[in-house]
Amino acid sequence: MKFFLDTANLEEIREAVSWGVISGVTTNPSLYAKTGGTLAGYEDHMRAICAVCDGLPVSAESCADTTEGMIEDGRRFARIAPNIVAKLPVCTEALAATHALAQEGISVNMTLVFTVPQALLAARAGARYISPFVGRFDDIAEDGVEQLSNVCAAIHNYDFGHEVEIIGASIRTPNHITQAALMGCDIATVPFAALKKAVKHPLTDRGLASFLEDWKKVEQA
Ligand SMILES: O=C[C@H](O)COP(=O)(O)O
Repeated sequence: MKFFLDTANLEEIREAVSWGVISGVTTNPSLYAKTGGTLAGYEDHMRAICAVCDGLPVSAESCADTTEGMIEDGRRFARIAPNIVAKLPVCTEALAATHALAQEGISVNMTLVFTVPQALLAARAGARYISPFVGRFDDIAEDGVEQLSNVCAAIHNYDFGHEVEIIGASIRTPNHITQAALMGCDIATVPFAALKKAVKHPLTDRGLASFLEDWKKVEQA
């Protein structure tokens, strides 16, 4: 399973990329708003992310509500950098936009996917990536991991005539990462804080502390 970083924060992206574990970045309007960025500065910000990511796929989300608007955003985003991916919310307008953009060679990440039919339709329309959300199911007391597993099973059953990868999104915990990997999800997009949590384990900390303590004895001997 590959890791994408789910953030628009350049410092977080620079740090995670330096760890050598990141295969892409996903952003959304909420994540961009958190950076304090402006509408006018959006394209420059995405250009900076693409530069840090040096060819890795970077998702930029359209806020258009018509097919034409989404196609126009997809084309505009594609001019920012060759590694940009147009992120579109699953709906009929976006299916049509995905179909058109895919024919132009522009990759689409279809987002806000919660069901198997939505995922199948996204793949049929030509989406390169499909993003089923996990944590938001958990938020409403449903099992997000089970829903992601259903999408993975259904999508991996078929050949859509183009490459399709499932991005487990709305990933919040190390257990979400574990479950996504065990079910064979292609990618998990993980916020920086959750990625840092995933590196840690109390037994690792305890083991390291005891190794360092014992090393002092070696130095003193
Ligand atoms: O845009 C996709 C994000 O992965 C959503 O994550 P969230 O549910 O934690 O906001």
